[in-house]
Amino acid sequence: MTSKGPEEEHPSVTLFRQYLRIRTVQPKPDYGAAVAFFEERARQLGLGCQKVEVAPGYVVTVLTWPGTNPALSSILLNSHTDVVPVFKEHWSHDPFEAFKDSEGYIYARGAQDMKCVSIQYLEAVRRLKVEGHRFPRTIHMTFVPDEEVGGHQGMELFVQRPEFQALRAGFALDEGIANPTDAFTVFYSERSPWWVRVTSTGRPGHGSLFIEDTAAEKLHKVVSSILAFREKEWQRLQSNPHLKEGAVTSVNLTKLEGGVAYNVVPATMSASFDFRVAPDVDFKAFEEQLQSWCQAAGEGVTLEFAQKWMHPQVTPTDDSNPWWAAFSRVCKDMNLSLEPEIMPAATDSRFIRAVGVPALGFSPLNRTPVLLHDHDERLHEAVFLRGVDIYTRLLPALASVPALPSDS
Ligand SMILES: CSCC[C@H](NC=O)C(=O)O
Ligand SMILES: [Zn+2]
Ligand SMILES: [Zn+2]
Repeated sequence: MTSKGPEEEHPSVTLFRQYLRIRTVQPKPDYGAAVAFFEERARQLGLGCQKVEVAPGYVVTVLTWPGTNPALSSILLNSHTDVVPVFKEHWSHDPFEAFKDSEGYIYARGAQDMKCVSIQYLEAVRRLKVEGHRFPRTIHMTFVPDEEVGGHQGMELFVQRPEFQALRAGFALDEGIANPTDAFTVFYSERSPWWVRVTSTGRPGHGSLFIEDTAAEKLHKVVSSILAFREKEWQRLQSNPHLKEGAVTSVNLTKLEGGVAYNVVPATMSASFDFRVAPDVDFKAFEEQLQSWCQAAGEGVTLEFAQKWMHPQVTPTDDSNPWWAAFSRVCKDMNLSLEPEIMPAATDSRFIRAVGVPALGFSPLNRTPVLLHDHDERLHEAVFLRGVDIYTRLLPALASVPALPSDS
């Protein structure tokens, strides 16, 4: 499928641009408009539509294409509907206008993360339905809120609900990240977010004096220990070409708080860190390491967690996993080269895997610079359309995986 001129835009691209114009932008997303959009898609495509309000104002919309064999587990195609905020002044075009330039690039917040994927799922299903296909396994598309702020009012609650159990998901696809090369990245696991605040307390006093045991000097020691660890992980990544970003633990110092005046030594100061812990790390030992850095800094240094994911899961990427076998076979048949990796960030896949459903993070976007959360996020319409082609091949294969022991 090729891209067309503005006078005859492909209808899938037009639909994509319509969805991009819905302002589901954090921190106040217009979820109502998104839900209405998907209800209308369900109506047009003749799909089942279920709305599950997981928290007040937080609706998961589920569109369902029933399979021919209800005894089999289903395929879950997940996408989040919210997008991250923009710095409008840094954009070449209004990020909520879905402007398309003369070359075919569509500029919009969510163009890569991940409104493209939602529409690619829908358009692949539409094409397959129009062609008269039916598959043994049911296909559910879930459109979920809240991912960009952690998923706590979205997928984290949804996977605990009876409505999720009733979907009987056997395998899930969720978002990935674009790849600037010819290859496609596919994520089989994720690093675990640990958001840690270290609070240091010490002796206060006049800013002109050499006060001992201050909050600042002890906090400085912890910051140094953690940044030294950061450097070590960075070097480990740099020195081994086989390691990808998601395979090492990252940390950034993201907040410093404390102090009231230039000449008052504060009794309390704190530093906040965004750790992303690699799935092969011994979590207990790692937490002890964090505690020991605090203890080594002196009395009155404590840590608390604002986020602490403890259930990393790995979806096997070998033929022992029939879902992987089906997925990778289609890619091979289409001559797509895959780069399996661990997701550096956190997505809703972690909640899906944690309840025992294998999941792959895949956004079919190659030859595309990684612009998620960035200024001028954009996607070429031809890449978008190629993604529809890819799902049009993937869905029949996944929805036709023969009965598995786990299905019964
Ligand atoms: C840890 S909850 C935040 C989830 C967020 N996801 C996408 O960017 C992330 O920072 O990875
Ligand atoms: Zn995303
Ligand atoms: Zn995101």
